[in-house]
Amino acid sequence: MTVWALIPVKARGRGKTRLAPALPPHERDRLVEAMLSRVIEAAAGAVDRTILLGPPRGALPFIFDDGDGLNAALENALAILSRGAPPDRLIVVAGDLPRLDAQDLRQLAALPACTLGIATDRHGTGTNALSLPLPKAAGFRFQYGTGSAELHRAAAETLGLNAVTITTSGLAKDIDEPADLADAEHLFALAN
Ligand SMILES: Nc1nc2c(ncn2[C@@H]2O[C@H](COP(=O)(O)OP(=O)(O)OP(=O)(O)O)[C@@H](O)[C@H]2O)c(=O)[nH]1
Ligand SMILES: O=C(O)[C@H](O)COP(=O)(O)O
Repeated sequence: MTVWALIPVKARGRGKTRLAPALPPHERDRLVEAMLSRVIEAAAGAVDRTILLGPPRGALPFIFDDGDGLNAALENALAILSRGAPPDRLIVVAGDLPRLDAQDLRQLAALPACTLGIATDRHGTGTNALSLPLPKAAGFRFQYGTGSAELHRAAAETLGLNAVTITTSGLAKDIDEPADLADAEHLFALAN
Protein backbone atom coordinates (compact mmCIF):
# COMPACT_ATOMS: atom_id res chain seq x y z
CA MET A 1 0.00 0.00 0.00
CA THR A 2 1.56 3.29 -1.10
CA VAL A 3 0.68 6.66 0.41
CA TRP A 4 1.78 10.06 -0.85
CA ALA A 5 1.41 13.48 0.69
CA LEU A 6 0.57 16.62 -1.26
CA ILE A 7 1.28 19.91 0.52
CA PRO A 8 -0.19 23.07 -1.01
CA VAL A 9 1.89 26.14 -0.36
CA LYS A 10 1.80 29.67 -1.70
CA ALA A 11 4.88 31.44 -3.03
CA ARG A 12 7.28 32.94 -0.48
CA GLY A 13 6.00 36.29 0.77
CA ARG A 14 2.37 35.63 -0.20
CA GLY A 15 1.08 33.51 2.68
CA LYS A 16 -0.56 34.15 6.03
CA THR A 17 -1.91 37.60 5.23
CA ARG A 18 -4.42 37.33 8.09
CA LEU A 19 -1.47 37.47 10.50
CA ALA A 20 -0.46 40.92 9.23
CA PRO A 21 -1.90 42.74 12.28
CA ALA A 22 0.34 40.66 14.58
CA LEU A 23 3.53 39.99 12.61
CA PRO A 24 5.65 42.02 10.18
CA PRO A 25 6.25 40.45 6.74
CA HIS A 26 9.70 38.96 7.46
CA GLU A 27 8.42 37.23 10.61
CA ARG A 28 5.42 35.88 8.76
CA ASP A 29 7.70 34.46 6.10
CA ARG A 30 9.93 32.83 8.68
CA LEU A 31 6.94 31.35 10.45
CA VAL A 32 5.56 29.99 7.18
CA GLU A 33 8.92 28.37 6.40
CA ALA A 34 9.22 26.87 9.90
CA MET A 35 5.69 25.42 9.72
CA LEU A 36 6.30 24.04 6.25
CA SER A 37 9.52 22.35 7.42
CA ARG A 38 7.61 20.77 10.27
CA VAL A 39 4.91 19.43 7.93
CA ILE A 40 7.48 18.12 5.45
CA GLU A 41 9.32 16.34 8.26
CA ALA A 42 6.10 14.80 9.57
CA ALA A 43 5.26 13.60 6.06
CA ALA A 44 8.72 12.11 5.60
CA GLY A 45 8.07 9.94 8.67
CA ALA A 46 4.65 8.77 7.50
CA VAL A 47 4.34 8.48 3.72
CA ASP A 48 6.27 7.10 0.76
CA ARG A 49 6.56 10.32 -1.20
CA THR A 50 5.94 14.01 -0.56
CA ILE A 51 5.01 16.47 -3.30
CA LEU A 52 4.58 20.21 -2.96
CA LEU A 53 1.81 22.03 -4.80
CA GLY A 54 3.14 25.49 -5.53
CA PRO A 55 6.34 27.09 -6.77
CA PRO A 56 9.50 24.93 -6.52
CA ARG A 57 11.30 24.97 -3.15
CA GLY A 58 14.39 22.98 -2.32
CA ALA A 59 14.75 19.50 -3.72
CA LEU A 60 11.22 18.17 -3.16
CA PRO A 61 9.13 17.14 -6.16
CA PHE A 62 6.47 19.71 -6.97
CA ILE A 63 3.47 20.40 -9.15
CA PHE A 64 3.55 24.05 -10.11
CA ASP A 65 0.83 26.40 -8.95
CA ASP A 66 0.90 30.17 -8.67
CA GLY A 67 -1.43 30.35 -5.64
CA ASP A 68 -4.50 31.89 -7.24
CA GLY A 69 -7.05 29.31 -6.17
CA LEU A 70 -6.58 26.31 -3.95
CA ASN A 71 -9.51 24.19 -5.15
CA ALA A 72 -8.67 24.47 -8.84
CA ALA A 73 -4.98 23.83 -8.12
CA LEU A 74 -5.78 20.70 -6.12
CA GLU A 75 -8.17 19.42 -8.78
CA ASN A 76 -5.46 19.87 -11.38
CA ALA A 77 -2.85 18.13 -9.20
CA LEU A 78 -5.18 15.21 -8.50
CA ALA A 79 -5.81 14.80 -12.24
CA ILE A 80 -2.06 14.84 -12.95
CA LEU A 81 -1.30 12.30 -10.24
CA SER A 82 -4.20 10.06 -11.26
CA ARG A 83 -2.93 9.89 -14.86
CA GLY A 84 0.39 8.36 -13.86
CA ALA A 85 0.82 5.48 -11.44
CA PRO A 86 -1.14 6.87 -8.49
CA PRO A 87 -0.62 5.77 -4.90
CA ASP A 88 -3.33 3.88 -3.00
CA ARG A 89 -3.89 6.99 -0.92
CA LEU A 90 -3.15 10.67 -1.30
CA ILE A 91 -3.06 12.84 1.80
CA VAL A 92 -3.56 16.54 1.11
CA VAL A 93 -2.16 18.34 4.13
CA ALA A 94 -1.94 22.07 4.79
CA GLY A 95 1.49 23.59 5.25
CA ASP A 96 0.50 25.63 8.31
CA LEU A 97 0.31 22.97 11.03
CA PRO A 98 3.03 23.77 13.60
CA ARG A 99 2.18 20.82 15.90
CA LEU A 100 1.95 18.13 13.23
CA ASP A 101 3.80 14.84 13.81
CA ALA A 102 4.27 11.75 11.66
CA GLN A 103 1.84 9.89 13.93
CA ASP A 104 -0.98 12.26 12.96
CA LEU A 105 -0.44 11.48 9.30
CA ARG A 106 -0.06 7.75 9.93
CA GLN A 107 -3.60 7.79 11.29
CA LEU A 108 -4.81 9.30 8.02
CA ALA A 109 -2.70 6.84 6.02
CA ALA A 110 -4.13 3.78 7.76
CA LEU A 111 -7.81 4.29 6.95
CA PRO A 112 -9.75 1.37 5.45
CA ALA A 113 -10.31 1.18 1.68
CA CYS A 114 -13.15 3.33 0.31
CA THR A 115 -12.87 5.62 3.32
CA LEU A 116 -12.08 9.30 2.92
CA GLY A 117 -10.61 10.99 5.97
CA ILE A 118 -11.30 14.62 6.86
CA ALA A 119 -9.07 16.22 9.49
CA THR A 120 -10.91 19.25 10.79
CA ASP A 121 -9.49 22.44 12.25
CA ARG A 122 -9.84 23.59 15.87
CA HIS A 123 -13.34 24.90 15.15
CA GLY A 124 -14.50 21.63 13.61
CA THR A 125 -15.64 23.43 10.47
CA GLY A 126 -12.53 23.87 8.30
CA THR A 127 -10.34 21.22 6.70
CA ASN A 128 -6.65 20.85 7.52
CA ALA A 129 -6.06 17.52 5.80
CA LEU A 130 -7.86 15.09 3.52
CA SER A 131 -6.98 11.44 2.99
CA LEU A 132 -8.19 10.32 -0.42
CA PRO A 133 -8.42 6.63 -1.40
CA LEU A 134 -7.39 6.20 -5.03
CA PRO A 135 -8.51 5.56 -7.67
CA LYS A 136 -12.03 5.91 -6.22
CA ALA A 137 -11.50 9.52 -5.13
CA ALA A 138 -9.82 10.58 -8.41
CA GLY A 139 -12.77 12.84 -9.24
CA PHE A 140 -13.04 14.38 -5.77
CA ARG A 141 -14.27 17.99 -5.84
CA PHE A 142 -12.28 20.07 -3.37
CA GLN A 143 -14.32 22.61 -1.43
CA TYR A 144 -11.79 24.60 0.62
CA GLY A 145 -13.33 27.78 1.96
CA THR A 146 -15.91 28.50 4.64
CA GLY A 147 -17.45 25.38 6.16
CA SER A 148 -15.32 23.08 4.04
CA ALA A 149 -15.42 20.05 6.38
CA GLU A 150 -19.15 19.55 5.82
CA LEU A 151 -18.83 20.19 2.08
CA HIS A 152 -15.96 17.69 1.84
CA ARG A 153 -18.11 15.11 3.60
CA ALA A 154 -20.86 15.62 1.01
CA ALA A 155 -18.33 15.46 -1.85
CA ALA A 156 -17.06 12.11 -0.53
CA GLU A 157 -20.56 10.71 -0.28
CA THR A 158 -21.28 11.77 -3.86
CA LEU A 159 -18.49 9.40 -4.91
CA GLY A 160 -19.88 6.57 -2.77
CA LEU A 161 -17.10 6.92 -0.21
CA ASN A 162 -17.42 6.61 3.53
CA ALA A 163 -16.33 9.93 5.10
CA VAL A 164 -14.76 9.88 8.56
CA THR A 165 -13.61 12.80 10.67
CA ILE A 166 -10.16 12.55 12.22
CA THR A 167 -9.37 14.82 15.13
CA THR A 168 -5.88 14.97 16.54
CA SER A 169 -4.31 17.98 18.13
CA GLY A 170 -1.48 18.06 15.58
CA LEU A 171 -3.93 18.10 12.69
CA ALA A 172 -6.41 20.54 14.26
CA LYS A 173 -4.03 23.37 15.12
CA ASP A 174 -3.52 25.41 12.00
CA ILE A 175 -2.41 29.02 12.22
CA ASP A 176 -4.89 31.36 10.58
CA GLU A 177 -5.36 34.31 12.92
CA PRO A 178 -3.26 36.13 15.52
CA ALA A 179 -5.20 34.31 18.29
CA ASP A 180 -3.84 30.98 16.95
CA LEU A 181 -0.20 32.03 17.28
CA ALA A 182 0.18 30.54 20.78
CA ASP A 183 0.24 27.13 19.09
CA ALA A 184 3.29 28.15 17.06
CA GLU A 185 5.33 29.69 19.87
CA HIS A 186 7.81 26.82 19.90
CA LEU A 187 8.67 27.63 16.27
CA PHE A 188 9.49 31.27 16.90
CA ALA A 189 12.70 30.30 18.64
CA LEU A 190 13.69 28.63 15.36
CA ALA A 191 12.33 31.45 13.25
CA ASN A 192 14.07 34.34 14.93
N1 LIG B 1 -0.56 26.03 -4.02
C1 LIG B 1 -1.46 26.76 -3.32
N2 LIG B 1 -1.46 26.72 -1.98
C2 LIG B 1 -2.37 27.45 -1.32
C3 LIG B 1 -3.33 28.25 -1.97
N3 LIG B 1 -4.12 28.84 -1.03
C4 LIG B 1 -3.66 28.43 0.17
N4 LIG B 1 -2.60 27.59 0.00
C5 LIG B 1 -1.85 26.90 1.05
O1 LIG B 1 -2.76 26.12 1.79
C6 LIG B 1 -2.44 26.14 3.18
C7 LIG B 1 -3.58 26.70 4.01
O2 LIG B 1 -3.99 27.97 3.47
P1 LIG B 1 -4.46 29.18 4.36
O3 LIG B 1 -4.73 28.76 5.76
O4 LIG B 1 -5.54 29.89 3.63
O5 LIG B 1 -3.13 30.03 4.41
P2 LIG B 1 -2.75 31.38 3.66
O6 LIG B 1 -3.45 31.46 2.36
O7 LIG B 1 -1.28 31.42 3.69
O8 LIG B 1 -3.31 32.45 4.71
P3 LIG B 1 -4.10 33.83 4.48
O9 LIG B 1 -3.34 34.65 3.50
O10 LIG B 1 -4.13 34.44 5.84
O11 LIG B 1 -5.47 33.42 3.98
C8 LIG B 1 -1.16 26.96 3.31
O12 LIG B 1 -0.07 26.05 3.29
C9 LIG B 1 -1.19 27.84 2.06
O13 LIG B 1 0.11 28.22 1.65
C10 LIG B 1 -3.32 28.27 -3.41
O14 LIG B 1 -4.10 28.94 -4.08
N5 LIG B 1 -2.37 27.50 -4.03
O1 LIG C 1 -11.55 25.34 4.03
C1 LIG C 1 -10.95 25.61 5.05
O2 LIG C 1 -10.71 24.79 5.91
C2 LIG C 1 -10.40 26.99 5.29
O3 LIG C 1 -11.40 27.89 5.51
C3 LIG C 1 -9.58 27.40 4.12
O4 LIG C 1 -8.75 26.37 3.83
P1 LIG C 1 -7.19 26.65 3.86
O5 LIG C 1 -6.97 27.21 5.24
O6 LIG C 1 -6.58 25.30 3.69
O7 LIG C 1 -6.98 27.57 2.71
